[in-house]
Amino acid sequence: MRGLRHAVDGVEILRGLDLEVSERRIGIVGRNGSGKTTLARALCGLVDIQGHLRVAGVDVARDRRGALGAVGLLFQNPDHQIIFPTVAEELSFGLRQQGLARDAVSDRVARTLSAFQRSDWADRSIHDMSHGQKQLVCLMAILAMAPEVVVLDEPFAGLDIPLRMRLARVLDGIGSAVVHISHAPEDLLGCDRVIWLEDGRIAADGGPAVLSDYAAHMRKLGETEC
Ligand SMILES: Nc1ncnc2c1ncn2[C@@H]1O[C@H](COP(=O)(O)OP(=O)(O)OP(=O)(O)O)[C@@H](O)[C@H]1O
Repeated sequence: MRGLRHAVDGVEILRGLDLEVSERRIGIVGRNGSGKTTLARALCGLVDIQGHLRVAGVDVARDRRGALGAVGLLFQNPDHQIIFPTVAEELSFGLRQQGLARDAVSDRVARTLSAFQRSDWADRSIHDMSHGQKQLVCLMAILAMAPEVVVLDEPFAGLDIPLRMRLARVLDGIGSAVVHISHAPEDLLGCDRVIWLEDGRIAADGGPAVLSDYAAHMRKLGETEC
C-alpha cells in the first residue's frame, strides 16, 4: 500500500499508510478506534480508498472476484458474517461467488468440513451454535476459498481459553498468510512482523519487539488517562 487513505464525511480514518509486507504472520495492534478494523476492511476491498493497495497482486478495491481469491476476512463478530441457515450453505456461498461449478462447490465444502473433522456439521443450523462454533464456521468458510491472505479481526474476542487455544492451533496450521488484528499484544506473540496503528497512522513497524513497546505505552496511558 502507498498513501492509503480512507475518510468518512471528510474525517480521515486511515491517514496515508505506506507498507510493503511479505511476512506470513503479520500482527496489527492498536488502541480502540485507531483504525484497525477499517484497515482490515480496506485490505478486503470493502471500503472506498484513496491511494494504492494490492493484496497478493490484486487491486482489491476494484477487482471483486480477484479479491475473493486473494483475501478473506474473519469478522470480529461471526453474526456479522453469517448469512445462511446451515453450515454447508454458508461454506458454499463464497465458492459460488468465486464462480465454481455446483459439483466443485459441494466437493470443496465436503473436503473443508472433513479437514476440520466437522463433516457432521454440514446440515447443522448455525443459529443454534455457540459463539466459538460460529467463529469456526466463518473460518472454514474463508479457508474453503483458499485465499492467499486471511485477515483476522480480533478472532479471540468472546472466546474462552480452551476455544482460543483451539482456534490458535487451527490458525497456526493454515497455509495462507495471516494478518491478525488485536488490541491485545499477547494475542500477537507468534507474529513475524508487527505494525502498531495509532490514530490512522503507523506508529511503529518491526519485529515482535514492537509488542513490548506497545504494551509499555498502553500501561503508561492506563496510569494517566481518566
Ligand atoms: N463508517 C464509519 N463512520 C464514521 N466513523 C467511522 C466509521 N468507521 C469507523 N469510524 C471511526 O474510525 C475510527 C477507527 O475505527 P475502527 O473501527 O477502524 O477502529 P479499531 O481500531 O478497529 O477499533 P476497535 O479496537 O475498538 O475495534 C473510529 O474513531 C471510528 O469511530
